[in-house]
Amino acid sequence: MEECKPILETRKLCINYGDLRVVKGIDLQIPSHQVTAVIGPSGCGKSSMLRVFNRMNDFIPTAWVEGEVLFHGEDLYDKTVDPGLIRQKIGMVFQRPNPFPKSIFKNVVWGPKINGYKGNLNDLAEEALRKAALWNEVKDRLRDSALKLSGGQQQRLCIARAIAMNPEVILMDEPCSALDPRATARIEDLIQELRSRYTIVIVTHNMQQAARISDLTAFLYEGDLVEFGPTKRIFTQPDQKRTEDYITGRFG
Ligand SMILES: Nc1ncnc2c1ncn2[C@@H]1O[C@H](COP(=O)(O)OP(=O)(O)OP(=O)(O)O)[C@@H](O)[C@H]1O
Repeated sequence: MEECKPILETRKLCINYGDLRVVKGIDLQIPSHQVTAVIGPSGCGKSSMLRVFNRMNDFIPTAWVEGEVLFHGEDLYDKTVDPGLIRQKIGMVFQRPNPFPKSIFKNVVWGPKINGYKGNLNDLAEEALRKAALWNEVKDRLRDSALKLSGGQQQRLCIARAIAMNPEVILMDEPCSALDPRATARIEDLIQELRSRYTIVIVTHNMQQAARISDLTAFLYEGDLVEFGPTKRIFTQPDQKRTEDYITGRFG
Protein backbone atom coordinates (compact mmCIF):
# COMPACT_ATOMS: atom_id res chain seq x y z
CA MET A 1 0.00 0.00 0.00
CA GLU A 2 1.50 3.27 -1.20
CA GLU A 3 0.47 5.41 1.83
CA CYS A 4 2.23 3.12 4.25
CA LYS A 5 5.63 3.70 2.70
CA PRO A 6 7.83 5.97 4.81
CA ILE A 7 8.71 9.31 3.25
CA LEU A 8 12.12 9.26 4.95
CA GLU A 9 14.01 6.21 6.06
CA THR A 10 17.43 5.45 7.48
CA ARG A 11 19.06 2.06 7.20
CA LYS A 12 22.02 1.30 9.43
CA LEU A 13 22.77 5.01 9.44
CA CYS A 14 26.09 5.97 10.98
CA ILE A 15 27.21 9.60 11.19
CA ASN A 16 30.84 10.41 11.84
CA TYR A 17 32.86 13.57 12.40
CA GLY A 18 36.37 12.53 11.44
CA ASP A 19 37.07 9.51 13.65
CA LEU A 20 34.19 10.20 16.02
CA ARG A 21 31.07 8.15 15.40
CA VAL A 22 28.08 9.97 16.86
CA VAL A 23 25.19 8.05 15.31
CA LYS A 24 25.66 4.32 15.44
CA GLY A 25 23.59 2.34 12.99
CA ILE A 26 20.06 3.70 13.18
CA ASP A 27 17.08 2.18 11.34
CA LEU A 28 14.18 4.61 11.34
CA GLN A 29 11.08 4.99 9.20
CA ILE A 30 9.35 8.35 9.16
CA PRO A 31 5.78 8.32 7.83
CA SER A 32 4.43 11.21 5.79
CA HIS A 33 2.00 13.83 7.10
CA GLN A 34 2.84 13.13 10.69
CA VAL A 35 4.88 15.01 13.26
CA THR A 36 7.87 12.98 14.40
CA ALA A 37 9.75 14.25 17.46
CA VAL A 38 13.37 13.32 18.10
CA ILE A 39 14.30 13.52 21.77
CA GLY A 40 17.32 12.58 23.86
CA PRO A 41 20.03 14.03 26.06
CA SER A 42 22.39 16.70 24.81
CA GLY A 43 24.99 15.32 22.43
CA CYS A 44 23.11 12.09 21.60
CA GLY A 45 23.07 12.93 17.88
CA LYS A 46 19.63 14.46 17.31
CA SER A 47 20.76 17.45 15.25
CA SER A 48 23.29 15.37 13.34
CA MET A 49 20.54 12.97 12.35
CA LEU A 50 18.18 15.76 11.36
CA ARG A 51 20.85 17.31 9.14
CA VAL A 52 21.40 14.14 7.11
CA PHE A 53 17.80 14.32 5.95
CA ASN A 54 18.45 17.34 3.76
CA ARG A 55 22.18 16.97 3.22
CA MET A 56 23.06 19.84 5.56
CA ASN A 57 25.91 17.71 6.90
CA ASP A 58 27.54 18.28 3.50
CA PHE A 59 28.53 21.71 4.83
CA ILE A 60 30.57 20.20 7.67
CA PRO A 61 33.90 19.14 6.15
CA THR A 62 34.63 16.39 8.70
CA ALA A 63 31.15 14.87 8.54
CA TRP A 64 30.60 11.60 6.70
CA VAL A 65 27.76 9.18 6.54
CA GLU A 66 27.51 5.39 6.25
CA GLY A 67 24.40 3.33 5.65
CA GLU A 68 21.44 4.62 3.72
CA VAL A 69 19.12 7.60 3.90
CA LEU A 70 16.10 7.20 1.64
CA PHE A 71 13.57 9.80 0.53
CA HIS A 72 10.54 8.15 -1.11
CA GLY A 73 12.71 5.04 -1.28
CA GLU A 74 15.51 6.79 -3.23
CA ASP A 75 19.02 7.09 -1.86
CA LEU A 76 19.54 10.73 -0.82
CA TYR A 77 23.31 10.27 -1.03
CA ASP A 78 23.40 8.86 -4.54
CA LYS A 79 25.91 10.69 -6.74
CA THR A 80 23.16 11.74 -9.14
CA VAL A 81 21.19 13.54 -6.41
CA ASP A 82 21.28 17.35 -6.45
CA PRO A 83 21.51 18.45 -2.78
CA GLY A 84 20.05 21.87 -3.69
CA LEU A 85 16.92 20.22 -5.02
CA ILE A 86 16.69 18.07 -1.91
CA ARG A 87 16.83 21.17 0.30
CA GLN A 88 13.88 22.59 -1.62
CA LYS A 89 11.83 19.48 -0.99
CA ILE A 90 13.09 19.06 2.56
CA GLY A 91 13.23 22.47 4.21
CA MET A 92 14.79 23.33 7.54
CA VAL A 93 14.10 25.70 10.40
CA PHE A 94 16.84 26.31 12.94
CA GLN A 95 17.10 27.02 16.68
CA ARG A 96 17.61 30.72 16.26
CA PRO A 97 15.43 32.51 13.74
CA ASN A 98 17.75 33.50 10.91
CA PRO A 99 15.91 35.84 8.53
CA PHE A 100 17.99 37.60 5.91
CA PRO A 101 18.59 41.31 6.67
CA LYS A 102 16.06 42.19 3.98
CA SER A 103 12.37 42.96 3.82
CA ILE A 104 9.74 40.51 5.02
CA PHE A 105 8.60 40.10 1.42
CA LYS A 106 12.09 39.42 0.07
CA ASN A 107 12.73 36.85 2.78
CA VAL A 108 9.78 34.79 1.59
CA VAL A 109 10.24 35.06 -2.17
CA TRP A 110 14.03 35.04 -2.41
CA GLY A 111 14.41 31.24 -2.66
CA PRO A 112 11.67 30.69 -5.26
CA LYS A 113 12.93 33.70 -7.24
CA ILE A 114 16.48 32.45 -7.61
CA ASN A 115 15.08 29.05 -8.51
CA GLY A 116 13.19 30.56 -11.43
CA TYR A 117 9.68 30.69 -9.98
CA LYS A 118 7.36 31.81 -12.79
CA GLY A 119 4.18 32.61 -10.85
CA ASN A 120 3.08 35.79 -9.13
CA LEU A 121 5.45 36.57 -6.26
CA ASN A 122 2.89 38.67 -4.36
CA ASP A 123 0.48 35.75 -4.33
CA LEU A 124 3.24 33.36 -3.35
CA ALA A 125 4.31 35.57 -0.42
CA GLU A 126 0.74 35.93 0.80
CA GLU A 127 0.05 32.22 0.61
CA ALA A 128 3.26 31.26 2.43
CA LEU A 129 2.73 33.91 5.12
CA ARG A 130 -0.87 32.79 5.60
CA LYS A 131 0.20 29.16 5.96
CA ALA A 132 2.80 30.27 8.50
CA ALA A 133 0.11 32.16 10.47
CA LEU A 134 1.95 35.46 10.03
CA TRP A 135 -0.01 37.22 7.28
CA ASN A 136 -2.33 39.25 9.49
CA GLU A 137 0.57 40.61 11.49
CA VAL A 138 2.71 41.68 8.53
CA LYS A 139 0.39 42.31 5.58
CA ASP A 140 0.68 46.10 5.96
CA ARG A 141 4.44 46.16 6.30
CA LEU A 142 5.80 43.62 3.86
CA ARG A 143 8.56 46.05 2.82
CA ASP A 144 9.81 46.53 6.39
CA SER A 145 12.99 44.81 7.46
CA ALA A 146 12.44 41.28 8.77
CA LEU A 147 14.81 42.16 11.59
CA LYS A 148 12.16 44.47 13.08
CA LEU A 149 9.92 41.48 13.83
CA SER A 150 9.84 39.82 17.25
CA GLY A 151 11.72 36.54 17.70
CA GLY A 152 8.54 34.50 17.41
CA GLN A 153 7.46 36.36 14.29
CA GLN A 154 10.93 35.90 12.80
CA GLN A 155 10.67 32.17 13.42
CA ARG A 156 7.26 32.04 11.69
CA LEU A 157 8.84 34.03 8.85
CA CYS A 158 11.53 31.36 8.56
CA ILE A 159 8.76 28.77 8.40
CA ALA A 160 7.04 30.85 5.67
CA ARG A 161 10.37 30.99 3.82
CA ALA A 162 10.58 27.20 3.91
CA ILE A 163 6.91 26.85 2.88
CA ALA A 164 7.40 29.16 -0.12
CA MET A 165 9.67 26.53 -1.64
CA ASN A 166 6.74 24.10 -1.64
CA PRO A 167 8.51 21.44 0.42
CA GLU A 168 7.23 18.01 1.33
CA VAL A 169 9.11 17.84 4.60
CA ILE A 170 10.00 20.53 7.13
CA LEU A 171 12.82 19.71 9.53
CA MET A 172 12.83 21.76 12.73
CA ASP A 173 15.85 21.84 15.01
CA GLU A 174 14.63 23.06 18.39
CA PRO A 175 12.61 25.82 16.74
CA CYS A 176 11.31 27.23 20.03
CA SER A 177 14.46 27.18 22.13
CA ALA A 178 15.05 30.92 21.67
CA LEU A 179 11.40 31.89 22.16
CA ASP A 180 9.27 32.85 25.16
CA PRO A 181 6.31 30.65 26.20
CA ARG A 182 3.76 32.69 24.23
CA ALA A 183 5.74 32.62 20.99
CA THR A 184 6.42 28.92 21.62
CA ALA A 185 2.68 28.23 21.93
CA ARG A 186 2.07 29.96 18.58
CA ILE A 187 4.69 27.83 16.86
CA GLU A 188 3.21 24.70 18.44
CA ASP A 189 -0.26 25.67 17.16
CA LEU A 190 1.23 26.33 13.76
CA ILE A 191 2.86 22.89 13.69
CA GLN A 192 -0.56 21.37 14.31
CA GLU A 193 -1.95 23.31 11.35
CA LEU A 194 0.93 22.33 9.08
CA ARG A 195 0.83 18.62 9.72
CA SER A 196 -1.96 17.99 7.21
CA ARG A 197 0.17 19.39 4.37
CA TYR A 198 3.71 18.54 5.37
CA THR A 199 5.75 15.91 7.09
CA ILE A 200 7.43 17.45 10.10
CA VAL A 201 10.45 16.15 11.96
CA ILE A 202 11.26 18.16 15.06
CA VAL A 203 14.20 17.92 17.43
CA THR A 204 13.27 19.14 20.87
CA HIS A 205 14.75 19.19 24.35
CA ASN A 206 11.34 19.92 25.73
CA MET A 207 9.58 16.67 26.49
CA GLN A 208 6.25 18.31 27.22
CA GLN A 209 6.48 19.85 23.79
CA ALA A 210 7.20 16.47 22.16
CA ALA A 211 4.25 14.97 24.05
CA ARG A 212 1.94 17.84 23.05
CA ILE A 213 2.68 18.14 19.36
CA SER A 214 4.04 14.90 17.94
CA ASP A 215 2.42 11.73 16.64
CA LEU A 216 5.60 9.68 16.88
CA THR A 217 8.65 9.97 19.08
CA ALA A 218 12.17 8.68 18.57
CA PHE A 219 14.37 8.50 21.66
CA LEU A 220 18.09 8.63 20.97
CA TYR A 221 20.78 7.88 23.50
CA GLU A 222 24.50 8.10 22.81
CA GLY A 223 23.97 7.66 19.08
CA ASP A 224 21.60 4.70 19.34
CA LEU A 225 17.89 4.68 18.66
CA VAL A 226 16.57 3.28 21.92
CA GLU A 227 12.90 3.41 21.07
CA PHE A 228 10.57 4.70 18.37
CA GLY A 229 6.80 4.61 18.36
CA PRO A 230 3.56 6.47 18.90
CA THR A 231 4.15 9.41 21.22
CA LYS A 232 1.32 8.44 23.55
CA ARG A 233 2.81 5.04 24.15
CA ILE A 234 6.39 6.28 24.47
CA PHE A 235 5.29 8.73 27.17
CA THR A 236 2.97 6.41 29.05
CA GLN A 237 4.25 2.86 28.52
CA PRO A 238 7.75 2.89 27.10
CA ASP A 239 9.24 -0.52 26.33
CA GLN A 240 12.72 0.43 27.43
CA LYS A 241 13.87 1.37 30.91
CA ARG A 242 16.23 4.00 29.49
CA THR A 243 13.30 5.72 27.80
CA GLU A 244 11.32 5.69 31.01
CA ASP A 245 14.26 7.06 33.00
CA TYR A 246 14.72 9.86 30.48
CA ILE A 247 11.11 10.93 30.19
CA THR A 248 10.64 10.86 33.93
CA GLY A 249 13.65 13.14 34.29
CA ARG A 250 16.00 10.67 35.95
CA PHE A 251 18.81 11.77 33.63
CA GLY A 252 19.56 14.12 30.77
N1 LIG B 1 30.69 19.79 13.44
C1 LIG B 1 31.02 18.88 14.36
N2 LIG B 1 32.29 18.44 14.47
C2 LIG B 1 32.63 17.52 15.40
N3 LIG B 1 31.77 16.98 16.26
C3 LIG B 1 30.49 17.38 16.20
C4 LIG B 1 30.05 18.35 15.25
N4 LIG B 1 28.72 18.55 15.44
C5 LIG B 1 28.36 17.74 16.46
N5 LIG B 1 29.41 17.05 16.92
C6 LIG B 1 29.41 16.07 18.01
O1 LIG B 1 28.49 15.05 17.69
C7 LIG B 1 27.78 14.63 18.84
C8 LIG B 1 26.30 14.77 18.57
O2 LIG B 1 26.00 16.15 18.42
P1 LIG B 1 24.56 16.66 18.00
O3 LIG B 1 24.61 18.14 17.95
O4 LIG B 1 24.10 15.92 16.82
O5 LIG B 1 23.72 16.16 19.27
P2 LIG B 1 22.35 16.71 19.85
O6 LIG B 1 21.69 15.53 20.45
O7 LIG B 1 21.61 17.45 18.81
O8 LIG B 1 22.85 17.70 20.99
P3 LIG B 1 22.14 19.02 21.57
O9 LIG B 1 20.85 18.54 22.14
O10 LIG B 1 23.10 19.47 22.63
O11 LIG B 1 21.98 19.98 20.44
C9 LIG B 1 28.29 15.47 19.99
O12 LIG B 1 29.27 14.72 20.65
C10 LIG B 1 28.90 16.66 19.31
O13 LIG B 1 29.96 17.19 20.08
